Amino acid sequence: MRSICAMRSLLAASTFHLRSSPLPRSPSLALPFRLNLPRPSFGPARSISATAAAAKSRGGMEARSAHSGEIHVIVGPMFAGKTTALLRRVQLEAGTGRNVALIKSDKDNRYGLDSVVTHDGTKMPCWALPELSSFQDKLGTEAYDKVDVIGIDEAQFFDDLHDFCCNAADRDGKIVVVAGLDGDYKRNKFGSVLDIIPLADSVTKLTARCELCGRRAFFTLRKTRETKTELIGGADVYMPVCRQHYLDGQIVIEAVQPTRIVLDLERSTVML
Ligand SMILES: Nc1ncnc2c1ncn2[C@@H]1O[C@H](COP(=O)(O)OP(=O)(O)O)[C@@H](O)[C@H]1O
Ligand SMILES: Cc1cn([C@H]2C[C@H](O)[C@@H](COP(=O)(O)O)O2)c(=O)[nH]c1=O
Ligand SMILES: [Zn+2]
Repeated sequence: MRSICAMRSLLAASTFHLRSSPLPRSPSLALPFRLNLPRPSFGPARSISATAAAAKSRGGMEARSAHSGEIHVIVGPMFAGKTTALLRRVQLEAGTGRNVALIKSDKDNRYGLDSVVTHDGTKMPCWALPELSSFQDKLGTEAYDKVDVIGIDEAQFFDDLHDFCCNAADRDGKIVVVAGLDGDYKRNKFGSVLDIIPLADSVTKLTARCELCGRRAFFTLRKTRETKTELIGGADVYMPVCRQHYLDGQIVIEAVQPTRIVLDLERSTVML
């Protein structure tokens, strides 16, 4: 199998296909042939007849792909395990013989651009792109057609998320798994992530642990007074918090002038 390099190169470095390797083994490339196994379900699966009905409602056009596409959305605050869940799903799909490709926004340069990396260091090769519309061009049509599953991380940074997901699932029959922040540090909707909920087969909202009390964390607190919406960072800039500590944290941050603040809300102190 490894000797057939021509087929391998079609799918390039970040389009991979695994037999059955659990995390954190890194993915390898292999032949893009298809096993006719039932798709593992991430949530309620959409039936082919539902897709046909959707195609009809788009003006009687038939779906172009033989497959019914799917869209699965994973949201939650930072550190909730969104990337971990995305990588697991993609590996699961690859393990059943499907060709998978992983994309992240090139704005996320935290751990280099060649991989999607979780906060605890699990990584997989990816395409780092400025916009999703460049994916098909980058891959080439032949390789794109062979991809069964597209994973998208840091989805909040892609302005063309809605159109890409729509085309990939409805027109091209791809399984699209999307991970991203539903809300920004102000708890406003972030990018277009919420706009794809009406397109989705399943939506999973994950929670983290509040860094200050250990309860479930639904929100991401920014620890600095920087106000631009997009600010790349990790635990140095953000922390997952419960509702109470989100509200307490906002009060503390607004009351303090400097740009960098260390919060110690449990002891009601703020260190500058
Ligand atoms: N407050 C935290 N600070 C740093 N790392 C954390 C924190 N909470 C959880 N983690 C680690 O982050 C991992 C989840 O990382 P990841 O899947 O990249 O999350 P997400 O994509 O939702 O930000 C957890 O398994 C844990 O090891
Ligand atoms: C809340 C918030 C986050 N960001 C940035 C910070 C990180 O670079 C990513 C989120 O990464 P993760 O994989 O979910 O941990 O988004 C931002 O730009 N603005 C925000 O308000
Ligand atoms: Zn808390």
